[in-house]
Amino acid sequence: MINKICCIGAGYVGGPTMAVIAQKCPEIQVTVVDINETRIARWNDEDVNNIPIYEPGLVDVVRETRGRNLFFSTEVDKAIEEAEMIFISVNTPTKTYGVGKGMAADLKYIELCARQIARVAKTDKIVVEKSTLPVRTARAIKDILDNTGNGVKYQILSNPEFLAEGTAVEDLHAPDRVLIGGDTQTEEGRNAMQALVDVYAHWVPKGQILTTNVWSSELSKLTANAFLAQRVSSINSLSELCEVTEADVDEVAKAIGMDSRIGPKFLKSSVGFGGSCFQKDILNLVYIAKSYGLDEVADYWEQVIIMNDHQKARFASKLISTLYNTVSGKKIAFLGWAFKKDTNDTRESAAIYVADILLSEQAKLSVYDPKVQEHQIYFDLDYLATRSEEENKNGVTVTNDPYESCKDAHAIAVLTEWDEFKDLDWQRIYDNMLKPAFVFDGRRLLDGDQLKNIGFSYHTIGK
Ligand SMILES: NC(=O)C1=CN([C@@H]2O[C@H](COP(=O)(O)OP(=O)(O)OC[C@H]3O[C@@H](n4cnc5c(N)ncnc54)[C@H](O)[C@@H]3O)[C@@H](O)[C@H]2O)C=CC1
Ligand SMILES: O=C(O)[C@H]1O[C@H](OP(=O)(O)OP(=O)(O)OC[C@H]2O[C@@H](n3ccc(=O)[nH]c3=O)[C@H](O)[C@@H]2O)[C@H](O)[C@@H](O)[C@@H]1O
Repeated sequence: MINKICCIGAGYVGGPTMAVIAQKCPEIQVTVVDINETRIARWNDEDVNNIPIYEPGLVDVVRETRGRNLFFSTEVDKAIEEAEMIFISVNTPTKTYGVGKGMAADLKYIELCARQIARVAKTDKIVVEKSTLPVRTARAIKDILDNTGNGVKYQILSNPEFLAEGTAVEDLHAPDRVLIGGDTQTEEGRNAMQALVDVYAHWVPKGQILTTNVWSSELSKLTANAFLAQRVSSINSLSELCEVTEADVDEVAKAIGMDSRIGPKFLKSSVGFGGSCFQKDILNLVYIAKSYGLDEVADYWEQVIIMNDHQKARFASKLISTLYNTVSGKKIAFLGWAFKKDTNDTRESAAIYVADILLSEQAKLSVYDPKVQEHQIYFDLDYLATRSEEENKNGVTVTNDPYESCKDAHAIAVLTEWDEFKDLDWQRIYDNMLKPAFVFDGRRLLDGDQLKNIGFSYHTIGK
């Protein structure tokens, strides 16, 4: 029986996941710790609406559990010491230096956690990999714990998270499956797995809790993301073919999706997938395959990224060529900056890359996103280091009013599929734009016929 859980990392995964565990297991005390003091302060903000992550339904779960059996703290050592089960949910970004730069996962934060656990723990612990990790990372974690620890016993489990942002709470409440990998060969290993099964069994039907060996579990997470991203790149590759053949990519997607072997989900053509994980995890898979000398496997999966980069670039190129081959000095309105709707997360958002190309062509951008804050938009552009911070400031304005954003614009680019964009007063927008008024719908979100009737020159993906 687990009484106390600690989770290291209070981010998009650690926060919501632990909030739901606390909600469903009221007898377990759950403490989420992070070194980022600002983030923890926001999780503890008196006004629950100020928690650092926007996810539909999350505020309600936090309101119910915070202070009851869910706690947020910067006291990492204390939480580690007290807990019987420790989740590691820290970031595992793509390496930006040294061997594997631009491809391999940077495991320095994971290693720091392992070393901290080893230093602090005085009683046996179950350590759960919640972060997405390269296959065989559990071996490294175990080595560190066993060789630098205080002689206490550790069991390492892999329990990858499959939630998607924007639907995190829904996904956590009713997951398709929960995957738990562990040492199936020993009794201690099986007991540890059972302890985690018992946590999830509070609300997840037993048949949906899958136990495997630890390597299968680690690899399944990378594989799931690779398969999902591959579907998006596959349909996006065909969107380009649709544009030159008068086929309609949504009609093609519907036609193939009705085949039960293919299925209808994840076939929405777009300006390209974003998010913190698809690209990072595929690059990681490619790197792992290469490191085992499996070049054909690596090349196969790398193509998913190549196609995604192409989709973002060609969206920008089409906008430029349609605007008579120049956007220099022209105001372009961006509707949306987040990588998908219902999240304030902008990591790897297609909007950033499209903006970067247009700024290099001297466009003047005016961005509106209902949940993304101004400083984040400048941060994302500055992070690319294509131009100076001052140049980004000069090239981009951020507004909190979509009508203001579109006023006097030559063109509008829809980069995120926020529902509210469908309900804007498009006649009013049209009246206040320069003519011809162009709309480039990177999400196939808007009613193209309605916009054309108003007078817009409407362009979308895959049609
Ligand atoms: N964002 C998502 O939707 C999903 C992410 N994942 C995986 O989950 C992991 C975490 O992702 P996110 O939550 O998005 O990252 P995040 O960047 O939002 O959160 C990670 C947190 O860990 C903290 N941290 C780093 N090192 C620490 C240390 N030594 N001690 C205490 N805190 C530390 C950071 O300050 C940060 O707040 C990644 O491996 C990611 O691939 C998996 C499924 C979904
Ligand atoms: O490991 C992770 O981080 C998570 O990555 C994705 O979740 P997420 O990135 O939050 O969001 P998705 O809904 O998968 O969307 C990813 C990107 O693909 C795009 N997308 C998705 C589906 C589609 O049909 N078309 C499309 O362009 C979205 O707009 C978005 O930019 C997976 O769906 C989760 O299962 C996984 O846990």
